[in-house]
Amino acid sequence: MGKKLKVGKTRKDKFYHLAKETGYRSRSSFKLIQLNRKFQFLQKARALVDLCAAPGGWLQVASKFMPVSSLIIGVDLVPIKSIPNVVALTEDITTEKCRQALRKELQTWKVDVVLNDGAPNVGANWVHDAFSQAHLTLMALKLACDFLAKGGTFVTKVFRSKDYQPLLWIFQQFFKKVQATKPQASRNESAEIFVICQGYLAPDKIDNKFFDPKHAFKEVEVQAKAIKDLVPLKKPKAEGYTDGDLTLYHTFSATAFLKADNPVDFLSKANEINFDNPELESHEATSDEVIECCRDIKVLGRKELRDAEEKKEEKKEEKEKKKMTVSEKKEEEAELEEEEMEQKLAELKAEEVAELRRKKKKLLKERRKQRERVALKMDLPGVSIADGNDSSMFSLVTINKAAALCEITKGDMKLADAMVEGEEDLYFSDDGDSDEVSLVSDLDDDDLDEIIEKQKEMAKDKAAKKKYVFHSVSLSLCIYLDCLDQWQDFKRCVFPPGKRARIMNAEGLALGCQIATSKKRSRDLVDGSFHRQDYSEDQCEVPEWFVDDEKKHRNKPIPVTKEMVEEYKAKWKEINARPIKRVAEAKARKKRRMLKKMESAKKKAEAVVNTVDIGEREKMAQLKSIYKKAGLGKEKREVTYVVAKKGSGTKRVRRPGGVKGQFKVVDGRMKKDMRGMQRKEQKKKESIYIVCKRHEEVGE
Ligand SMILES: C[S@@+](CC[C@H](N)C(=O)[O-])C[C@H]1O[C@@H](n2cnc3c(N)ncnc32)[C@H](O)[C@@H]1O
Repeated sequence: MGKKLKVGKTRKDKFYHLAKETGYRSRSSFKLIQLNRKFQFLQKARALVDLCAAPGGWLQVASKFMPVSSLIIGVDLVPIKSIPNVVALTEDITTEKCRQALRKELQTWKVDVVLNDGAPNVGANWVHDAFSQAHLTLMALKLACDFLAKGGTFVTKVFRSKDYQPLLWIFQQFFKKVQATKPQASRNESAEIFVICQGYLAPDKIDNKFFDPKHAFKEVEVQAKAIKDLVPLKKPKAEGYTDGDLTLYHTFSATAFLKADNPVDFLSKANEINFDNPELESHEATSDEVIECCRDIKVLGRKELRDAEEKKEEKKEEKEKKKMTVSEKKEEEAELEEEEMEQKLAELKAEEVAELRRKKKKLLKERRKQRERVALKMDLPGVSIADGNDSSMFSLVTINKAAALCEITKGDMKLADAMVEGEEDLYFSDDGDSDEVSLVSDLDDDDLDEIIEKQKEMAKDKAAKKKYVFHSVSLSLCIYLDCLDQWQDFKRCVFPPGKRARIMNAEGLALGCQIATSKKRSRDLVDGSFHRQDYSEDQCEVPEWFVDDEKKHRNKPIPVTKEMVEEYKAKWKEINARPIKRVAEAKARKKRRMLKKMESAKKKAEAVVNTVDIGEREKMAQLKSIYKKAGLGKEKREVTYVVAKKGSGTKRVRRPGGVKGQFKVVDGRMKKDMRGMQRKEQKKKESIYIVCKRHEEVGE
């Protein structure tokens, strides 16, 4: 046979264990803790009497929650083990002796709280037990009325029996507020309930009949009848006790309750209601609270019933409200979405308008600028050559028709116009390398022939690509002059006949800069082109020697100072010293590759370090090889080469003086050969450099 499970009161529940753990003498302690949490009567109390206090759990709680140095007296039939700051009396609370003992302890003092957790020795039968308990409660009330100060609190346990309501009525005669409650720590199966009577009225005279059970309960019955009389409905049939039914504990079914004519009367007779119909139990109106109340109907007074009814109504209203709020919420969300959409649309519209305005402003600004340029004769009407972005038309590489180029250089402005307006396809390009933008306007016929020849050569040998760079100022000036003669003059002035074309040399740049930076200077330059040195070979039929001589000596000096030329030379040097785009790109690529390698080497190294299977030596070796592969190994040691002395043969050579670190003994002949080769290499480089320089000087 297995061990029988303990049920009901014999079961050791969580409060039992909690009391054991926290050191409270009884699980009842938690009932008082919970009651005090709800009604807060201990914190303000300075004196307290606990009736039926053994073993002293409530006294412990009182001592804990009441202010320090409060007066606490405990009374019980059985002795109470001493508790600090607590007076324990062993008395029967129903006796005069107990009253006197208390008087002795309290002297003239009145207490703020009287507690009663009295439970008579039960077991005879329910009726007897219920009566004893009611009697004990009445005695406790009598003591409370004796010792309570005005406004004091009386907390008592009551068993729900037929005397429960009469007791409540009596409490109400002495206290302002009477509330019944069942704390969580009180077992559901227990018929006990706690009544908290607050605001002791302290009447001058108290009729002792109130404390006489016979009178007290009779009085209440009379009172109850009087209340019933007030109900205008037909008088319920006096039922009395059912024959043979000696118990006071009645259990009814939920169906019987629902069928009852007067539910309130029905409830007053019931102690418990069982859910006989599962549908009823699972009905949405059957809340947990309803089920809990049905287990112990006596906990409910008329007030609770009314409250329950009201709660039900409230819940209904809440549900309806919720339903409303859900639909309202949906509507609100839809509205919000609409608003957001509208806002977004408005924002988009505003952005669009702003963009349009910006564009319009830019266009107007450009037009204004162009008008200004046209007014200053810097532009042709309708065409802006000052547009920095479109340099293609000034590019030699974009001109693909030599004839057109010749026409332009001869000053055919119609063609120039056409070129500008894009009517004629006057552009040609070499390899499409548009980075090197140049201008050809300032070339004479010979130069052009030469350039065309070169273009052909370049097409043949792409490796020998050369970059022709011209200054755009020249062509803009060409259009600006708008006069073939003046153009020819300027051309002769800048590039005297017989000389090779100057392709962006320092002189040309300095001159171009003069023209571009000052209107007056450019005007002066044009004016100055009408001079006595000006001549035309076509017009003058002169001997060849004369032309040659003229070419040599009849040159008008170019109005550019030596310093200016030097300055532009220096600038050119600086530009040439810069790494070209491709070199920079290659360097960046190399750097990226290195970083990538480093990253992967790092990962591999980490993996090696984290490996547990291999030893430190092996790890080091692997790490070395990883870093070596990544090109991150140790830098090569510098080795000094020492020439072996003649006749040293295979002898071990001693470290020569002044040589540090690693050194290597080499053959003298070999060293000489190496030096010779190096010299040869150097000479070759120098000769190439000189050739290049010469080419540069002649403007190739
Ligand atoms: C449930 S216990 C009280 C527990 C107590 N509140 C605590 O927390 O430890 C009920 C007590 O009432 C006491 N009692 C019953 N009849 C009494 C009486 N006539 N006078 C004094 N004490 C009585 C019992 O001796 C018993 O100790």
